[in-house]
Amino acid sequence: MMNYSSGTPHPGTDGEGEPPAVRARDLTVVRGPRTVLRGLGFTVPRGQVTGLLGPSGCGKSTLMRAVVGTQAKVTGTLDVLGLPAGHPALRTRIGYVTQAPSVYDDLTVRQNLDYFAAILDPGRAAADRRHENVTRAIADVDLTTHTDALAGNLSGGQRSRVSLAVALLGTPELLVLDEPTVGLDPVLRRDLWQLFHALAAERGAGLLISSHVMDEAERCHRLLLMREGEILADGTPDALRTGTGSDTVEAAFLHLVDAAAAANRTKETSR
Ligand SMILES: Nc1ncnc2c1ncn2[C@@H]1O[C@H](COP(=O)(O)OP(=O)(O)OP(=O)(O)O)[C@@H](O)[C@H]1O
Repeated sequence: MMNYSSGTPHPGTDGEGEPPAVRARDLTVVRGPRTVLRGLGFTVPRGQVTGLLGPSGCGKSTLMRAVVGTQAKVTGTLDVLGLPAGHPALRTRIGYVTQAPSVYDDLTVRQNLDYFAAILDPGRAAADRRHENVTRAIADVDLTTHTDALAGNLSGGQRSRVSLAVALLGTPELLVLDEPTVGLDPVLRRDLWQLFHALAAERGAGLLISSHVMDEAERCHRLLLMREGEILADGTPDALRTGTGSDTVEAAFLHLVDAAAAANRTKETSR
């Protein structure tokens, strides 16, 4: 994607310090015969948890793939930490966890982490730093008691947490997590949300977390509500509830869906 040329100012800063974690303008993605994302504009701030919510198939994973630079046929402007999405310098600054945990079953938890740490931060001189980072990442996801367990012998939720630990290795400035709490029990879900908030508050990371479970929306600082490749609303849970006169984010979402459908009907009948 061509976002800017050398000679233009550093993108996305507005001239007042650090650029946001993500800034999208007119972001469009085509997959096969379908336009899956249609002209989206949004910002993901640093130091906050932004929830990406919407029904299955609305385009959440596609949006995340575009942000981390693995999606083809992306047009518009998409800046990540002030650089065009997919820029090689972003590789060590973004942590990305897909819905399918990517871990080696025949390695232990620590060996998995050691392997990815060696790719991120190679060389003998970095061995102590790698060891520290691996130990911290394992503790972050509460797997210290399973450090020497084979990944193949872990439960589904534990394997997802190994993937999350890999994403935390480089102390990323932006974490992109695709449905990280699916299949986890309520205690683990609560603990992971506490970790997400700590990463935002203490390390200043921006987190973009997708979910189709509306009660998780209440745990986010900001929400992007999506439907059929478009963003229906962008704001704090409070603002969304107040703006739609709803008691919950779920009711706000349904209100916005009905309003969008009514607006479409009006457009069609006036043609
Ligand atoms: N390779 C592909 N070719 C064509 N269309 C695709 C392809 N992959 C996904 N799509 C379509 O793109 C749309 C968005 O898919 P995406 O996976 O981004 O949705 P999602 O909101 O993440 O869904 P879920 O919550 O179920 O994971 C869907 O309608 C899907 O059918």
